[in-house]
Amino acid sequence: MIASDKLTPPPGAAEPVRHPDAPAPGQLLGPHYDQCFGCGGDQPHGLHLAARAGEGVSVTAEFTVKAAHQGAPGLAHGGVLTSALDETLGALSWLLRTITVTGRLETDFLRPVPVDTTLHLDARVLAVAGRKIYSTAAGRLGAPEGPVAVRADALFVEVKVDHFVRHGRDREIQAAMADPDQVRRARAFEVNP
Ligand SMILES: CCCCCCCCCC(=O)SCCNC(=O)CCNC(=O)[C@H](O)C(C)(C)COP(=O)(O)OP(=O)(O)OC[C@H]1O[C@@H](n2cnc3c(N)ncnc32)[C@H](O)[C@@H]1OP(=O)(O)O
Repeated sequence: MIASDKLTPPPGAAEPVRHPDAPAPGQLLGPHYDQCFGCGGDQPHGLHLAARAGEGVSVTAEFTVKAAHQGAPGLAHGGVLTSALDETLGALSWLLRTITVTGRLETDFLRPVPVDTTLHLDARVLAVAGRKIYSTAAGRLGAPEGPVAVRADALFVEVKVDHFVRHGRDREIQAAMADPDQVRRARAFEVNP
């Protein structure tokens, strides 16, 4: 399986650099936003995915497929699995200390994923070219060394915090800016030199 041209790092792309203040390997990263569909603890409809910092510029995460995530009887919906990959890839931002959003995401579905399965995900940054972050992720069935069920290649694009202020619905932006925990999480990314 080969990523499309848009997901192939251009000549001259740099090796990713782990930020000196990145969370230590093994550290639980916690949600970047409590209402996030992927990781938010206060999001009743969410995946409640929990990610940890890995070595280098990598993360691991776990996501257990619930009955609410079905597409076919007893099997996870493909879009939900893509969301889990997207969130895991997004968590790489904590290692770079850069705010990023998904620009492009290509998913391969290799095996069906039954309800109640815990998907063990891992993601790493492959290369960086200016604002463009090239990364890859996989989700394995039942164990960190289990068979690969889904994988993805992605291009994330660095943005400033204004991106969310400019585009987000006012009600949620005002609530986030009034929440000291949320402001602290956003600031953690702004110290990037
Ligand atoms: C707090 C940190 C943790 C965050 C975790 C989040 C986890 C979940 C992640 C998500 O789901 S984020 C939500 C889904 N994504 C979005 O809503 C992004 C919507 N798209 C945009 O806002 C803009 O299109 C984007 C910021 C991605 C880019 O717009 P810009 O005007 O800033 O930049 P531009 O269009 O010039 O693109 C910058 C470079 O990226 C390239 N690019 C952008 N989109 C691309 C694409 N889709 N495919 C290929 N290349 C792309 C583009 O060609 C260009 O390359 P060059 O610098 O070489 O010219």
